[in-house]
Amino acid sequence: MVSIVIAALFVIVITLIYIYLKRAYSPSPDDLPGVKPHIVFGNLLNSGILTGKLSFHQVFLDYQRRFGDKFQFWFGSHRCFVFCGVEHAQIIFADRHTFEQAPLSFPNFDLLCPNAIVMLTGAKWKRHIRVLLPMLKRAKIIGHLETIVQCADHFIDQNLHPGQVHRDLVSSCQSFTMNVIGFIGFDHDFDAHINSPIKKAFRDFIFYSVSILLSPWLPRWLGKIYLKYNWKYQHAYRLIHELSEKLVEEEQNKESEMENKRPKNLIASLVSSLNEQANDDQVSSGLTHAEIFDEVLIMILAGYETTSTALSWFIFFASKNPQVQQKMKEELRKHHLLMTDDLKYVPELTSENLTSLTYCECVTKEVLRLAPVAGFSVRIATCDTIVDAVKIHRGQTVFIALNNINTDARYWHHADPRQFVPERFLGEDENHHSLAMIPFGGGHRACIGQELAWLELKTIIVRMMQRGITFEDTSENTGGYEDHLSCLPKKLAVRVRFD
Ligand code: HEM
Repeated sequence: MVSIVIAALFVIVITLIYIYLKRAYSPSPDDLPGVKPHIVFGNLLNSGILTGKLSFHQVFLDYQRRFGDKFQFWFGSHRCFVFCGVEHAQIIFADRHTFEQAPLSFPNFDLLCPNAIVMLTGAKWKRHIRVLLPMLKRAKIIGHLETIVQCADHFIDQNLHPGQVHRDLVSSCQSFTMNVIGFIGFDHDFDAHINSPIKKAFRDFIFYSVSILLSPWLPRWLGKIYLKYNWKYQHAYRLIHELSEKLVEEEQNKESEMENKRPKNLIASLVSSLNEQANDDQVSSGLTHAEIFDEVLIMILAGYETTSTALSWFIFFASKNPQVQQKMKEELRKHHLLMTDDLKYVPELTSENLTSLTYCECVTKEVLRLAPVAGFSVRIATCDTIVDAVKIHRGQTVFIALNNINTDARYWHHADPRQFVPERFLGEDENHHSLAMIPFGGGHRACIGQELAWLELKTIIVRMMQRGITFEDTSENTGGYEDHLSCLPKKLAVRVRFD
C-alpha cells in the first residue's frame, strides 16, 4: 500500500514539474527572436556558456549578429530581453522608476550575501548607498593617489621580473587591486599575494558564487544545502567573516579615540553608521551589524575583482601593441616624468600631471571600452512598459549588452571598434555618444566604484611605463575569454622587459 502511494506521489510530482517547465518555456506572443531554449538550462547550455566554450559577451555579440538589436535569451527558465542599442540604454537607464536592479543581476547571490548593496532596491538600497557612496566620490578617491602609487611600486617590485615569461599575472593583478582596496577602503594591509589565505578565501568564495549564479534552476533549498555542507565554501566564508570582524573592531577602537571626526574611508563610514535598530520603515538611516558584514565583503570583492581584470586586459592589449607602449613613454618623456637613466629617480605622480597625460588617458579609456570586464547590466520592469516597440510586462527582466554597445561600428568610426586603438579618442571618436561607452553600466544603479577604478587603472598603467616596463608578446599569449564574476583573458603569457 505504502509503495503504491509513494509511486503515485512520484508520478504526480514529475507531472507537475513537466507542466511547470512546459508552461515556463511555451511560446508567448511577446517573444523576441532568439534560440530555442533547452528545457532545464534555457540558452545557458546550448550557447556554450555553461560548458565554458563561450563567454556571455561573445554569445550576445553572436545573437545580435543573428537576430538584431533586440533578442531574447533564456537564463534557465527566465526569459530575458536583451537590448543592444544606445537608444535602448538611454531609455532604460533614464527611467529609474520603471527599471530597477534585477534579482537576475546576481541570481541566488542572496544565499551568499543577502544584505549587499547589489541585492537591494528601494528604501534599503538608499540607506546603504548613503553610507558607501560619499567614500567613493572623486574628491575622496584622489586623496589616496599616493597610496595607489605605493601599491603599484610594490606590484612591480614583487611580480615583474626582467626577461621572464609571466603566466600568472592575472593573479598578481588581483593582489595589487586587493591591496589598494585594503589600504584605501579599510585602512588595512591585506598583504595579498599569490598564496595569501585571504586571497584564496575570496577566490573560493567567487568560485562558489559563480556556480550558484549559473544555476538559476537550482531550487533555493538545494542551493542552501550545497553551501552549508561545502567545507571549502564554509572555510572561505569563515575567513572572510573573521577579517570583517577584525576590520570593524579595529575601526571601533580608533573611533573612540577620535570622536566626531568625519569618516575618511569605507570602514569608518560603515562603522559610524552602525545602528542595530536600522530598518526601512521607522529608522531610515544606519546599517545593522549583519548589513555591515555583507557590505565589507562586497566592497572588497567588487573593489578588487573587476579592476584587476581590466588591468590584466591592459597587459594583454599592450603586449599586442608595442607602439602604444612606446607612445605612452614618449608622452611621459615630454612631460619629464620618465624614470632617470641611472634608474635612481622616478618622478612623483600627482593628480595634475596624471591629468596632463592625454595619450595615457586615451589608453585607459580604450582598455575600459574594449575589455569585456562586465558584459551586461540587468534590470527588472516594475510596471508594464514599451521599449522600441517591444512590450515589456511587469516583472520582465531586461539586459543591456554593454560590450555590444562599446564595440558597435555604428557608434565608433575612427578605426575597427574591435581593435585596440587609443588614438580613436583623439580622432573621429573624440566626441562619441556618451552612452556608446558604458563599461560601468548606467543610470541610478551604475557602478559606484568607477572613480576608484579609473584612478587605479590609469595610475598603475602610467607607473609601469614610467619605470620603463615593456610587455612583450609570446606564442602562448593567445588571449581568449574566461567568464568568472568578470571576463578574464584566458591565456595571458607575456615577457617583461625593463628599458
Ligand atoms: C574596471 C572596473 C569596474 C568595472 C568595469 C565595473 C563595472 C560595474 C558594472 C557594469 C556594474 C553594474 C552597473 C549597472 O547595473 O548598470 C557595477 C556595479 C557595481 N560596482 Fe563596479 N565595476 C568596476 C569597479 C568597481 C570597484 C572598484 C568597486 C568598489 C570599490 C565597484 C563596486 C560596485 C558596486 C557596489 C556595484 C553595485 C551598485 C548598485 O547596485 O547600486 N566596482 N560595476
